[in-house]
Amino acid sequence: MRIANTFLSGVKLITPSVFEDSRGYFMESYSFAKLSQHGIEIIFIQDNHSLSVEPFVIRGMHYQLEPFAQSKLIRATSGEIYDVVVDIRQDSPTFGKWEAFVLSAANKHQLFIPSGFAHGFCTLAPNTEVQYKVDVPYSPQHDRGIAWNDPALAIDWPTSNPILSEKDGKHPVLAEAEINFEYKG
Ligand SMILES: Cc1cn([C@H]2C[C@H](O)[C@@H](COP(=O)(O)OP(=O)(O)O[C@H]3O[C@H](C)C(=O)[C@H](O)[C@H]3O)O2)c(=O)[nH]c1=O
Repeated sequence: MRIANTFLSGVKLITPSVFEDSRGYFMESYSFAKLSQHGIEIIFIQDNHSLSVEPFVIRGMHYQLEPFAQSKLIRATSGEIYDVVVDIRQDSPTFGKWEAFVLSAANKHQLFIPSGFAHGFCTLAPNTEVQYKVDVPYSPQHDRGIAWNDPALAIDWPTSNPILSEKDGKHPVLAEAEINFEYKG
């Protein structure tokens, strides 16, 4: 397993060890022990799984307010996504900055996203399935969003005409969003 730091502090790109043979392959898709050797000592308590049938579905940008802020470990198990994180930790030197990663069933890359980030993705293939672990339960009362097309974020999405949920079509821009995350350095 390789774990790499990324431009936004705390976000890690994980490449699992894949053991291929004539039958196919085997990999440990999650290992608390291996992640904790790299300082990711998060106890995940819920697995999420979404299917997006058509490409260019955008789900995001989502986060939960404290004390229900979630860390996430995300991967695509079918198809491919353009995965985006936005730093919303107030006083962070990269507050409002975004970073994108291509995660796919083919590259098997995973992304660890600590709390303090808004998260979203755009599907790039039909029947894309995304599975991710979270360390805090879903709390609708703490669920918040930021507009995918916020001009101040200027996220460079692969499409300008995505398929959106009704909710995702109504989020405020970052400047008007409710956020409460401390930057812990
Ligand atoms: C997130 C969640 C949702 N739900 C229910 C609530 C709705 O009735 C239904 C669909 O929820 P939503 O439209 O918020 O699903 P997504 O648009 O895929 O949201 C997710 O997409 C982005 C990429 C994320 O990172 C978040 O984990 C999450 O917000 O599932 C639950 O029952 N439990 C949950 O943990």
